[in-house]
Amino acid sequence: MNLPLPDLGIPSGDTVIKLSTLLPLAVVIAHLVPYLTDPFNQRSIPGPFLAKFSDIWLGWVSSLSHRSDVVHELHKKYGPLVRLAPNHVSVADPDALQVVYAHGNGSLKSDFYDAFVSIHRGLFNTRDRVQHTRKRKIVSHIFSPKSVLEFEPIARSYMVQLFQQWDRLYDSALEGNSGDDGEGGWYGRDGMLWFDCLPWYNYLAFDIIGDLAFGSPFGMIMSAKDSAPVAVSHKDAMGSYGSEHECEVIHIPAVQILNRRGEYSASMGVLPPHWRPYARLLPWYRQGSKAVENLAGIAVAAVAKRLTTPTDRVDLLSKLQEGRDDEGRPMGKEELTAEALTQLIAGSDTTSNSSCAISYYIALHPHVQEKLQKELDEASGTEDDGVFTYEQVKRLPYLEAVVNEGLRVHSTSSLGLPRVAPEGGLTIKGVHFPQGTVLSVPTYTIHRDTQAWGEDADQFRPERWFERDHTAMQKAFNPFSYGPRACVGRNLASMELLIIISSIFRRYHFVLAEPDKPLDTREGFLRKPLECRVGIKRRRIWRLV
Ligand code: HEM
Repeated sequence: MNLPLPDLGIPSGDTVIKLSTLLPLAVVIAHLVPYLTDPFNQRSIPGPFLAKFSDIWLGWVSSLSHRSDVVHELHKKYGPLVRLAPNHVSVADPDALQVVYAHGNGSLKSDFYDAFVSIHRGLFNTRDRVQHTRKRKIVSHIFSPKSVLEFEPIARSYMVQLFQQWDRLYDSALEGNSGDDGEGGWYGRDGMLWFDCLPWYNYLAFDIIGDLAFGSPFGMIMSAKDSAPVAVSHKDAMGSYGSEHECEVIHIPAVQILNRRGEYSASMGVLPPHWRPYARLLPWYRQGSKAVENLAGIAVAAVAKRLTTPTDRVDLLSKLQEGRDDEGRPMGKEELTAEALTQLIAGSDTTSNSSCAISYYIALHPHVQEKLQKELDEASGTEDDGVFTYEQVKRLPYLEAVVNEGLRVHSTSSLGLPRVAPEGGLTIKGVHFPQGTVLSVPTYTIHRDTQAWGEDADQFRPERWFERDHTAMQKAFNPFSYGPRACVGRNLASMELLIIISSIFRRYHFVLAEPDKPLDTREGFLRKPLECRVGIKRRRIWRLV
C-alpha cells in the first residue's frame, strides 16, 4: 500500500532544478537591466568589464589593499573618466575637485560611509546635511588656529617622551645591546641605532590624540607597546554603551585594530547596502566588524572615566563637552562618545602614517635632509629645549615644502572619496551625471598630475614648491580634501607634523636600512606604510625639559 509522504518542507528534485536555473538567471537580469537602462548615464564611460555590471569588482580590488594604485593605472589606460562600479565614476582631473566637493554644490557623502558607523554617527560618517552642519558647527571652533595652540604643550610633551625612549635605545645600542621589540628588533651598527620607526610614530600619534581626545594618554610611548584601555561589557558589547558600571577595562592593540577596521570598512563600504549583512557572515568581515566594536570600546571607557572624574584641563573632550548647537544644547553622552571616537580615529594614524612617510622620503634623499637640517639649525635658539615650538617652525619655507611634498607623494588619504550628485546632477568634462550618480576624485592620481606637478610628478622633490605655479599646485593638492567635508582637524594636523618632523630631524640623522626598497604600503580607507626600517644617529644632545 502506498502511504502519502509527509511534507517535510524539503524541496523536490524538480524544485531544486528550477531554483538552480532561476537563481543565476535572476542574478544576471539584476545586473544586466541597470546596465541596459543606464539610469546614471555611465555606459559610455570606459572601465574594467566586470565593473560595468557589478560592485564586486571594486569590492575585490579594495580587499587587495592597493586600490589607489589600481585606479591610477586605469586612468593611465582609459583617461580622466573611469567607471569603477555600475554607479561610480572616478574623475582624475584637479578641476573636478571644485565640482564634486566644494561648498554649495549640494553633493553628499555616499552610503560607503555607513560601513564606518559604530555606536552612533560621528562627524565623519554623518551623511545628512542638516545633522552634519549642526555637528560641524560645534566641532569646528575646537580646531580653530587659536584653539589648536592650546593643545601644543600636550603634543610637545609626548615628543619629549619619544626622544627619551629613542635616546635610551640609541645609547644602549651603541653599548652593543640589542632587543626584540616585536617589530623586527633594534640593534647598534656603525655608530647608529637601527630599528623600525613606524610603530614609534604610531605610539606618538596615539598618545597625543588619546590625551587630547580622552584626557588620558594610552602610555604607548613609555611602554613601547601598541596597547590601549577598552571597555568590555559583561553582557553584550553593543548593549553596554553608555553604562560604564557594567564594563570591565582591558587592554587591546589599538593600532592593529584601527588598521583592521579601515580595511574592513573600506571594502564593506563599496558593496551595496543589501549585500552587507551577508558579507558579514564571512569570517574576514566578521572579524572586521568585531574590530569596529572593540575600537568603540576605547571611547566608551575614556568618556565614562571623564564623566565620573571631571577635570579643569583643556583638551578636545572638554571642548566637546562645552560645545553647544544653535539651540544651546550640549551633546548627549552617546554623541560625545561618538565624537571622541571620531577624533581618535581621524586624528591618530593619519598623523602617524604621514609622519612616517615624510621621514622615509627625507631619509631617501640625503641632500633634502642636509638642506632641511641647515634650515632647522638656523631656526634654533641657544636656549631651546629638545622640541621646537610651533612659533619657531610655522614659517620655515623648506620645512613646509618638505612636509607638503611628503603629503603629496604619500597622501595617506589617497582614494577618491565618494560623493552623490545632488538634484540637477553635475556636469564634468562635458558629461552630465544625473542626481544620484556616485562620483569621486582620486587624490593619489591628482597628486601625480603632470600638468600641475611637472613631468617628474612621481618623484619626491620639495624644490618644485619654489619653482612651479603655486595656484596650479594648490588646486591639485588634496591631502585634507575640499569643501564642507574637508578635514576639520587640519590645523592640529599641520601643527603636529611641523613640530614632529622639525624636532626629529634636528635631533637625529636618518639613513634607510634598504634605500633601494620602495616604501611598502597597504590601503584600507587610508594608505599606510607597512614598516620603515632606518638607522639613526644623534646629531647633538638637546636638553629635554
Ligand atoms: C596628516 C593628518 C591628517 C590628514 C591627512 C587628514 C585627512 C582628512 C581627510 C582627507 C578628510 C576627509 C575624509 C572624507 O571626506 O572621507 C578628513 C576628515 C576629517 N578629519 Fe582629518 N586628517 C588628518 C588629521 C586629523 C586630525 C589630527 C583630526 C582631529 C583630531 C582630524 C579630524 C577629522 C574629522 C573629524 C574629519 C571629518 C570631517 C567632516 O566630515 O566634517 N583629522 N581628514
